[in-house]
Amino acid sequence: RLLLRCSSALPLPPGPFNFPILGSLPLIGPKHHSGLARLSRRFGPIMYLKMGMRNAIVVSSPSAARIFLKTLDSHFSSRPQGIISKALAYDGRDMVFADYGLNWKLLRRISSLHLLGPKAMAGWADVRRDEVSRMLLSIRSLGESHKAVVLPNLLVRTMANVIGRIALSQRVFDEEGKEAKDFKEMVMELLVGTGTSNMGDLVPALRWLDPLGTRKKMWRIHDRFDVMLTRLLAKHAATAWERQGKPDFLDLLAADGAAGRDEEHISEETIKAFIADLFVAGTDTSAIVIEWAMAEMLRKPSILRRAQEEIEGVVGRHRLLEESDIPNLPYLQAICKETLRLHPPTPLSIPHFASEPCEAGGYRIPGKSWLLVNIWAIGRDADLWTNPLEFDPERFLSGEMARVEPNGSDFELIPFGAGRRMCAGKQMGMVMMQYSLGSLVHSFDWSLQEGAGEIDMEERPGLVLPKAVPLSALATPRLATTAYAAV
Ligand code: HEM
Repeated sequence: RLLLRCSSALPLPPGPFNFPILGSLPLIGPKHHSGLARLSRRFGPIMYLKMGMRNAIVVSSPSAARIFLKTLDSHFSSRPQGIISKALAYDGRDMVFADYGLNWKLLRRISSLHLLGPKAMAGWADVRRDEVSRMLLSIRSLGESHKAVVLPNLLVRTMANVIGRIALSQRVFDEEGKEAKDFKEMVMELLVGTGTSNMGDLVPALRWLDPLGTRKKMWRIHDRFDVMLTRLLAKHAATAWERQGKPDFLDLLAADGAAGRDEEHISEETIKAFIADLFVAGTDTSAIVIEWAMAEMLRKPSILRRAQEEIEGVVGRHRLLEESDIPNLPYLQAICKETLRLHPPTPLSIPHFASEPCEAGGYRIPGKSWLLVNIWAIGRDADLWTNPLEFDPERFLSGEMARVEPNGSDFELIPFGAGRRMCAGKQMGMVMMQYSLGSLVHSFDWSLQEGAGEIDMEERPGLVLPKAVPLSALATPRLATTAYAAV
């Protein structure tokens, strides 16, 4: 209570010059995560600036992140409303972009119970095994015909099929992959054009003028998504009899919603919004981080070899990796943490919002402020990390940082955020990352195509941060043939 009392005598946090209308945007540049990291080195870990005409607090150190995501967590638990919550999330009826309130609490509770919590996750292990095995078979047949594997496309297909099967008992994409590629492009367009870069959200006067066509584009994507979701839901309803006695998540969500109190009623739009959330929040994030890990290892083959040796020591060459092997693979776990440190898929997290003013860290925080947590900057801070730009999994095996876990309590590494809005799919993201990456590394030798040159490590900025150039590589099977056939 004391903390929330806000004295107007307190100063605003330090920050750069704000131009009329555009605020600090011209100083930040097009890559918001790195532009803001540069400014915070000058102005400090709690920074105030205007993104367009919006108040923004940018947080760039573990102790500052702790203040906002732990001490003041309940105060900053909403989301700013903008085109993405309108177009994608059916006007904030989903979980990711919803204001903090009853609908959000209900979705969070039900999804933890039936879909994303540890017990629910254990129940879907066979689905993950089947989809990862199918991915490995696709890669093996590409390898046999000496064709390069475009990793992000395959990974997105795998993630989307896992989510499709556990949420609505449907494989969303077939092995041909054409639809998966279109879907990936749709999700990418959505995530790259939003976040902190949509001018209509930052400068309200531009919303109707829509100078970059973002608004129109978002609604076009909404329509395409809606067609896909309507088709999936219709098929789900038509096959209800097949699931008698073995309900999937959507059956349980509908049942819980129907049994809820009046104010907890789950509408069809909420269902669509939440299924869209799962596909958008759950497919690209996991795929991006695995692609970055593979890119880093292809640049440093000694790390790839050491990971292969570790897995081979536990699994051998006569069977595929299982999720249950992961606790015995500390080097693989360290590679995953190191990738999340250097390449967090959502570099500025997802913006939080506080409508009321408050006091934080000795500063006055104005009302209606966006909160941006620069996860990317914290992961690359030279005061925290030795040789921060070097990909070195070893740092998580011995030394001071070996204790750090990405679970929301060690603020040096918060790729999933922290506090009550922390990633609802953290466990699934972690498991899919460790299991898929471990399987790729164990099952194949990887090399670049002849004449490919250096791997381009450029980032493509947006709400998520994928590789600008999709990673394409040659895979040579390294396990006994029967291991793949045992799918
Ligand atoms: C490596 C993979 C992933 C990473 C790094 C990641 C990261 C994040 C981050 C940073 C947030 C925002 C936290 C905040 O606002 O403080 C978030 C939110 C969310 N994520 Fe993830 N995520 C991943 C995978 C997944 C998966 C697999 C799912 C589900 C299938 C998922 C579902 C969600 C949802 C529903 C939210 C919104 C939570 C809320 O607003 O209450 N994520 N994620």
